[in-house]
Amino acid sequence: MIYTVTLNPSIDYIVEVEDIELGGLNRMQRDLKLPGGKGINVSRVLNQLQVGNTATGFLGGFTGRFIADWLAEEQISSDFVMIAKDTRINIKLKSGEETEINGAGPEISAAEAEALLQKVAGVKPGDIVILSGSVPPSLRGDFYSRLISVCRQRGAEFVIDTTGHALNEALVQRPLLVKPNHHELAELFGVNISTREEIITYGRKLLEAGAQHVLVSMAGEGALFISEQGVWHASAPSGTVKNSVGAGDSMIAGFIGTFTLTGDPLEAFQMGVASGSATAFSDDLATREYIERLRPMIVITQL
Ligand SMILES: Nc1ncnc2c1ncn2[C@@H]1O[C@H](COP(=O)(O)OP(=O)(O)O)[C@@H](O)[C@H]1O
Ligand SMILES: O=P(O)(O)OC[C@H]1O[C@](O)(COP(=O)(O)O)[C@@H](O)[C@@H]1O
Repeated sequence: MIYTVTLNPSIDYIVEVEDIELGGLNRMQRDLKLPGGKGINVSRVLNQLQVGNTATGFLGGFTGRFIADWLAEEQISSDFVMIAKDTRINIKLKSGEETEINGAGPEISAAEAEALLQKVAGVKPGDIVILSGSVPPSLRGDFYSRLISVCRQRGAEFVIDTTGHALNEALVQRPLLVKPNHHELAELFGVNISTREEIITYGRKLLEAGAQHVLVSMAGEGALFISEQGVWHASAPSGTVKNSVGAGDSMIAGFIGTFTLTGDPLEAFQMGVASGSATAFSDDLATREYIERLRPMIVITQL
């Protein structure tokens, strides 16, 4: 079974304003409310790919109910800890370019945190737990570490998509996959990265630190896949970007969904890039049909 864990879900409120005027009254041309949070996005794309999975994490209040209802409507299995406070709302402002304003996240009580650890302790050998996104500030800094230790003790694999210290700490526990984008990779090592060679150098460091597979996404420039077997580049197809929110999460879903079915990392890589791009070219997340249409356009080259 695949589980996704979203510690900090969100309603993604996507707002389009032509030529925003800061300090003035602006009117929206279009707006859209979508369930968000990285693990929830992964679950929704896995579901499109007909890969069974259960979404867990924390949900609360009217915003939490919106997300729970949406997942139920899409027939995605979910098993969240219901919390007292409201799940956050993240604003994705489109006015020429995309500006994101993400909430910090609600307070999680010690009992609520404990309840999630208990749920995750139910995983079994062979399960894959995908841990994605930010950690609400009220949770202890080592919360991901604790979840990962529980997964490892139970014989489950894990994937982690987060940044900074939590990602660094996770590497020694041998994640099946990590997927920073090239900006996050540079930030992680406190360097400026401007060439593909530099991305490969720092991507390899993640492998040396313990990751089993490394994907570095580069938006319209495609992605790099780095494993013990070598380094590959995948092109991204060209198209009109409608909403790149969730492109990285879609890539993780495409990769893991295919890898668990076929065990072939390059096929998984191709599917990951197709899923990311299909999301970037859609208002909501990618559909299976769109992913399948883009898949043959992704050219993979060994470097
Ligand atoms: N402008 C784009 N054109 C084509 N594909 C894109 C574009 N933006 C994102 N993608 C696809 O989605 C993947 C992940 O996007 P990226 O923006 O790098 O991740 P994240 O959302 O984590 O920042 C890319 O590797 C690519 O396949
Ligand atoms: O937990 P964080 O880091 O605040 O990110 C949450 C945001 O990331 C998203 O999951 C999108 O992530 P990606 O664009 O990296 O795939 C949004 O749905 C959500 O608003």
